[in-house]
Amino acid sequence: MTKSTTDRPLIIALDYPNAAAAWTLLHQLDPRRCRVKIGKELFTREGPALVKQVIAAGFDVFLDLKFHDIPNTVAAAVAAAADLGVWMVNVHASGGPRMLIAARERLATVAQPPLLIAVTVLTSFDQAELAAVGCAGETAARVLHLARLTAAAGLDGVVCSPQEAALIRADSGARLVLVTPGVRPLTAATDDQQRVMTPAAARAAGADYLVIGRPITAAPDPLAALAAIESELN
Ligand SMILES: O=c1ccn([C@@H]2O[C@H](COP(=O)(O)O)[C@@H](O)[C@H]2O)c(=O)[nH]1
Repeated sequence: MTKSTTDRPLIIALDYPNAAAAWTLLHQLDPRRCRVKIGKELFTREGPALVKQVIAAGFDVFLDLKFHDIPNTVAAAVAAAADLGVWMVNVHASGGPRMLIAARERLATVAQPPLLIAVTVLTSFDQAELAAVGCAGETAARVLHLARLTAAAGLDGVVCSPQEAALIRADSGARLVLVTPGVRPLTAATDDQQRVMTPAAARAAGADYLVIGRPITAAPDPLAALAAIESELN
């Protein structure tokens, strides 16, 4: 387990409807070149068994379940994720300081704690949607506030848009690992993502890890799409 920002910055989002579809891609991936993310759809279909199998196949797994609940519940949930052997797990920063600290403290009691990161503002949000849920002010300011909250609670990093990566880096230096979805090669559709950047721009802005799903998984040739992203980054 490492916080290194230099190797394998790509985290491929396995947003597939079932294990068979995920394995079709996984069998073609090299765990020495990328990491993978299992999120709500695949986990809800296939459960912990698939997570363990993917780890057994050699992949670092980011379990992206974005826990957001009372402190006791979230602390128990991240401990359960650690028991699976995942590399990274996440919570929502808006769960508040007591929830964040409870999660961090619980992971401090396990033998092999995963990286614990917190979602700031979902990359599907634009300014209007943020206002619609009652958050006044600029999106970037809200992201920075939640990143500071996360750092103060002692977590390892945050999920943010690459558009906020430089801002958080300038504020917190190397203190936080920056994990950025909302990454789109120039030719890719933005889908439901609002705050996007290209892979190269995201890395240049200071992102440590780029979470990329549909530009690879929905491409006619996923491996060619992955190779193009890798060459953009090299
Ligand atoms: O703010 C967030 C937090 C998580 N995600 C997740 O990342 C991937 C992105 O997939 P794409 O297909 O590349 O859009 C997806 O699994 C989300 O659940 C996010 O997009 N934004």
